[in-house]
Amino acid sequence: MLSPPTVGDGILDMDHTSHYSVCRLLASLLYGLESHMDDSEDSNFLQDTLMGNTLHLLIRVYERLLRFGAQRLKPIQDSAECLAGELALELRESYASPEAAELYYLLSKPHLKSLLSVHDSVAQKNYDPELPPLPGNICDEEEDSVKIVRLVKKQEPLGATIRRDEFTGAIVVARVMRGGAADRSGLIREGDELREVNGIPVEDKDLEDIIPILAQADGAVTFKVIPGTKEEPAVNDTKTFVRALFDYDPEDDPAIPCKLAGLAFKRGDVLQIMCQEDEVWWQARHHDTNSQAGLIPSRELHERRVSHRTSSCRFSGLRKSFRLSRRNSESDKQSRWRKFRRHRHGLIPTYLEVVPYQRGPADPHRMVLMFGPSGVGLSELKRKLLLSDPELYSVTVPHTSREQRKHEKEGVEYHFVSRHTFEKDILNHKFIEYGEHSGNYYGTSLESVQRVLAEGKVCLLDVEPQTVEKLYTRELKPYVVFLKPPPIESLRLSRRKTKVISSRDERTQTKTLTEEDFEDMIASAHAMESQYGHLVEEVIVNDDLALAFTELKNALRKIEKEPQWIPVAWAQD
Ligand SMILES: Nc1ncnc2c1ncn2[C@@H]1O[C@H](COP(=O)(O)OP(=O)(O)OP(=O)(O)O)[C@@H](O)[C@H]1O
Repeated sequence: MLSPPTVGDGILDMDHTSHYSVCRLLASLLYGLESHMDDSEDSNFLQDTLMGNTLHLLIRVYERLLRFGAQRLKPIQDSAECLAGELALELRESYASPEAAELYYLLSKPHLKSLLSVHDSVAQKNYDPELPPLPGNICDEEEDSVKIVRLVKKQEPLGATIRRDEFTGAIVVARVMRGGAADRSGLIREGDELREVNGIPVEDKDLEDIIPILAQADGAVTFKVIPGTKEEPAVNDTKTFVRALFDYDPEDDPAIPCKLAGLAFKRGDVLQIMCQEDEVWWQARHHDTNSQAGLIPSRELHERRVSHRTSSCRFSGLRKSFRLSRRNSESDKQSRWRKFRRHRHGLIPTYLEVVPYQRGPADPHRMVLMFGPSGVGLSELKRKLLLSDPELYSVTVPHTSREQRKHEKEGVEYHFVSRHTFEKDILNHKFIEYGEHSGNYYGTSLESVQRVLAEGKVCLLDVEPQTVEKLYTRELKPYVVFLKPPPIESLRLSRRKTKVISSRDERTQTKTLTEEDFEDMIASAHAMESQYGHLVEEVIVNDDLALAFTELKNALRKIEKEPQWIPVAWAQD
């Protein structure tokens, strides 16, 4: 049973009838909800929330604001800054008392001066920037369709690109950047012919000479333009977000219409696409900024560029072991070579449309897919994660067709199946990955991943990079981590005491890593990153093991707590 509500000590003021009514409403709400609560903890929480000081103070503040709004207060005078200045002058001349000296000191403070200046602007309702008077000679008689545009820009680009019309030779506005000064003014349009900037004629100038004039003009800038005839396209304020799947720097792009208008980005950055009217140059900005849009190559342009580049580069130094069996096999190596090369000719990574996603408490965890060159430390990091939180992390149990050994239990080390069953399962596409070693099959089934997810755990799986594409599904929503070796000097240093298992002729031995292993690892990482880097959300360099582990753990903690950008296709029902 709830005790009769007592509203926040001393907060309830019976003079304010509206506050009193709100309190009564909250009290009756509290009583009404009582029958639905079994737990005294819940009812205490509700009582504290609805009857506590915080909510009631907020209601009081809100009411005060409403009252002031209704009173329509008027400023007593609108030149407080000037008055304070005059007073300060008088005080400076006669320091009559310590109080006068203190007042002088207060009035001289820049914060107070700025406050009074803002007060005066509000009092005078003087919000618009002041434009200088129009120059008298600005309109020639024959140019009756001339448009004089004056806008104020503050240390920012104009937000428009220009080009020379190939037929008339005129300088015309090629595009207006979304959110820029020109766009916000609404006065400069695509197709307008530019005649003068701040009284400087531009018709006979080269484009390269006009661009700095536009960039440097600051404050109130006057443009003389002949309005274009192009129809104004309907403004389509897009809210499309994409993840960039390649690096771009306008400084290195000789084809961009204006380097200053370009937007640099790195693979993995999330961009908001602001305009796709131009088939070649889109407008976009980084999703977490409010800046004006910049030019980026359209999907089509980037695809065209990449497909024109020679595709003669070859991969080298592919991993030596199959993850499950950690065995050396020359034929495995050869077939992986072929697979890698086949996969190179897939789709060209450009932009991936993404949406924000926050896992609900009842949803399965995103699976964590890791890849990297053989020997880089995937098993080690997986082992550390499992040890750090066995309640949260888990791994799959692989299948094998080999004989069960005495100490092994079905479903613990492996699922033991006959060779015939394994082959049937291969035909039924049961395996995410499988391989053969010493006459036995080893494989990871999709079902084993689903089992881990159904237990409410994060499934950790390290795979061949080409398998990532197969698992890039709405159901699994993989978070892809690429584990990378450090530069070769650090690799030599950090792995000088490392021993790896090497199994030849069915004998398990340990060996130290050789110079060839290091070179292999680095070359392989390079090839993997250039081909599969676009699928990766987190790159971790495994130099110091403890640091790499902390980095990985923090990244995984973040995906549990913070919203993530996931492909739009994963979010659709
Ligand atoms: N940062 C590191 N510094 C030193 N040794 C490391 C580091 N990371 C991993 N190792 C060691 O390197 C060896 C290989 O690591 P691990 O077995 O985890 O590689 P892997 O990526 O799983 O390779 P494979 O797929 O070939 O088994 C292990 O002995 C491991 O302890």
